[in-house]
Amino acid sequence: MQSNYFRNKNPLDLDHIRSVLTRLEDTIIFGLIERAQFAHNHRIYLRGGFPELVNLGFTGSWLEWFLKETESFHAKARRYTSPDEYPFTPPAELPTPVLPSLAFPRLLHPNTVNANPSILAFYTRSIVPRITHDTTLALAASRRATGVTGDAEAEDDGNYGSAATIDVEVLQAISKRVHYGKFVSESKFADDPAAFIPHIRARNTDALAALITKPEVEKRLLQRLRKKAALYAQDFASDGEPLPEGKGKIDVSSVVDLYESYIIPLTKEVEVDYLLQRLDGLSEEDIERLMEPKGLLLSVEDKRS
Ligand SMILES: O=C(O)C(=O)C[C@]1(C(=O)O)C=C[C@@H](O)C=C1
Repeated sequence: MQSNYFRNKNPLDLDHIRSVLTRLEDTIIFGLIERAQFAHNHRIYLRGGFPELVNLGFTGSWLEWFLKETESFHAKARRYTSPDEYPFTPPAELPTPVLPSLAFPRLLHPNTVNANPSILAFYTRSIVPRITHDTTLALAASRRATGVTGDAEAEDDGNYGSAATIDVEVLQAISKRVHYGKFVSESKFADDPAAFIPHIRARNTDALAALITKPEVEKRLLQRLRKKAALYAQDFASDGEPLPEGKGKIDVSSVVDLYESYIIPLTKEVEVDYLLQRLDGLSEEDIERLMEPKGLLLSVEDKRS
């Protein structure tokens, strides 16, 4: 559950951080493939969708209930003491860990950036309906062929537990990926603080966004993602031969769109929001020292650790 990320010799090395982002692509694609085999089950995302939960005193959605129960257990195992793990449930509602926290190196500047509400909103409103859409179409088509109409079952197959279990896993992976933006941002800032500081002070979010944006990296990521998604979505015959026909386990363009329209933009938002808080609590003297040529930076960073 807790990552090996911090065991690296230099956890703020940008190539190393990007290798973590690349590995998370696999987790996210496989999670989406798993989720796509079930129907949309819209009911699990509605507040009050299950009177049974209301009877238990829980007023959120079925998915929020799954998040809270799962995260409560994981919190006891100190999952959320790790700097790259963010619960969807408000921390005040989670139990304290049964073990003391591990001693993580302090890599990030203290900050309050948390993108989980946005992740939950786009995942439930835009991603789930889209990746389960094909199932709906396929079932509707087969019904048309057999003369049976209506797509109620395609939209709701009753697999509420299975669907929500996978949703929790996908959400946690997307959350980790998006919040890694903080480490990316810290790495870029530490590399050249003087380039960032004037824009942070001027609250110039456009200039900060321009500094952290790497179009070539994004282009390669989307190319790689398309190839990976196509490969993982491939159906195979019983003898292991790839099946040329069929639409595969997931619609590849929805996976690419998820990254292009949501995951990358939100990661960049986290990067910029983190930078906006990067100088909070520092004295003028600290900031001046950060502006000095790089060799001198270490003394300020040493003071923080
Ligand atoms: O790799 C980086 O430099 C990042 O900032 C991460 C990321 C991404 O989300 O994948 C975001 C912005 C950059 O334009 C490129 C990629």
